[in-house]
Formats: sequence, C-alpha cells, structure tokens
Amino acid sequence: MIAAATDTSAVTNEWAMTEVIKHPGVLRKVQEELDRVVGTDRLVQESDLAHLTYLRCVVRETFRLHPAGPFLIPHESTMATKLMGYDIPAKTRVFINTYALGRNRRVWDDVDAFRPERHLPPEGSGGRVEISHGADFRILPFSAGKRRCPGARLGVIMVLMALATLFHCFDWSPPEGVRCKEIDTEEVYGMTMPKAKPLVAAARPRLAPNLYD
Ligand code: HEM
Repeated sequence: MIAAATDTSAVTNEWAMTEVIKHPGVLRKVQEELDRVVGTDRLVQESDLAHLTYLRCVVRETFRLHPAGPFLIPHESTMATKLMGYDIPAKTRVFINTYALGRNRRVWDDVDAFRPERHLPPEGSGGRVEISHGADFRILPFSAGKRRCPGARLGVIMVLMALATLFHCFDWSPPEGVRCKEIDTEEVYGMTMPKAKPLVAAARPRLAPNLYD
C-alpha cells in the first residue's frame, strides 16, 4: 500500500519535472497559468488545482509517455472470452501494456513529442482535463474497472499539488553546462518505470522572500 502510493507519485513527479525543465516553453506556460490563477503573493492551495488546466495537461501528457505502472499489476481472466478476434482461455495471466497504449501511432500523432497542448479541451467547451482514463480510455495511468487504483483521486491531488508548488515557487534549469534538450529521458522497467538516472536541476526562488519562511 505504501509503495503503491509513494513510488508511483514520486516517479510521476520526477518525469513531469524532467519533461517540463527539458521544454522551457512548457515551463513558461505552466508558470504563466500559476501566476494568473494563484497570483504571486500567496502559495498554491488545493482549491486552485481544478483551475490549472495547462498543468493538468502536463500531468496527463506525463502519464501518456511515462506511465508509473507500465504493465499494470498482472491480472487473471476468470472465464474464457474473445477479444478483438483473439480467444483468451480462463485463468490466463493478462498484462496491460500502458506504455504502448500511450505511444500507439493509430491513436496519437507525433508520439515521442512531449506536447501537453494535445490534451486541451476544445476552446469554449469549459471542459475539465481528465487525468485518469476518462471516457476514451486513450491512457490508463490508474487502470480501469474493479481493480483500478483506489488511490487515484488522492494520487492526482498529490502530484498536482507538488508540481504546482515547485513550479510556482521556483524557476528551474538544468545544471551548469547542460542544455535543456540534453536532459536525458532514459527509463528503467520494473513494477514502476523510473528515470534511469535521477534528475539533477537548479532551482531559483521566484516569489517574495516572506513566502518561503
Ligand atoms: C500518481 C499516483 C498513482 C498512480 C500512477 C497509481 C497507479 C496504480 C496502478 C496502475 C495500479 C494497478 C491497477 C491494476 O493493475 O489494475 C494501482 C493499484 C493500487 N494503488 Fe495506486 N497509483 C497512485 C497512487 C496511489 C495512492 C495515493 C494510493 C493509496 C493511498 C494507491 C493505492 C493503490 C492500491 C492499494 C492498489 C492495488 C489495488 C488492487 O490490487 O485492487 N495508489 N495504482
């Protein structure tokens, strides 16, 4: 339970930080939105999160490219079934490849590009960006159905809150001598899919000093 809650959130945060720092244009848009929604004279609160549309797109895009659970938890079919022409006998061990789902060229264009804008709801629709699978099941960061992650709502809040605070309070850049586009995105497969090498980045405060007390 503790690993299911902490490792998944930490891995997601590190991937989101990596992709945003690698793409300074995205960082600028995230910070513009934070300054517009939160302002610069207070810290982010949980009630702000629903209004951070672009940051929600960043998290959804992070889940598309770097799902914390690349093969979910193995499941077993309880009865024989047919799926897209394939016979699946009862008691078959089933793995759901969420990594491939997020990079499926029949579903997504420009699959390797980190482009949060692709998740923006149509202009004027007032739609909220769904971070879980939503109605279209095009990503499955928390799985779906009866064995779906029971901590999904909390997980989304934890990830959004951490990222919003880190991007609101600090400017971020790669360490001296490294260019943004050189930040590596090598991953390691396992129960979760962390970065192969931890992200190293420099933080500079961007709010008034009294907010850091
Ligand atoms: C960003 C954060 C999180 C992500 C991406 C995530 C993702 C997942 C995924 C993919 C599964 C497997 C579901 C399946 O295979 O069908 C899972 C299961 C689970 N998660 Fe999460 N999770 C997150 C946060 C949390 C939190 C905060 C908690 C608890 C407070 C939690 C508790 C669990 C538990 C108990 C299971 C096992 C459920 C079962 O087997 O029935 N998770 N999670």
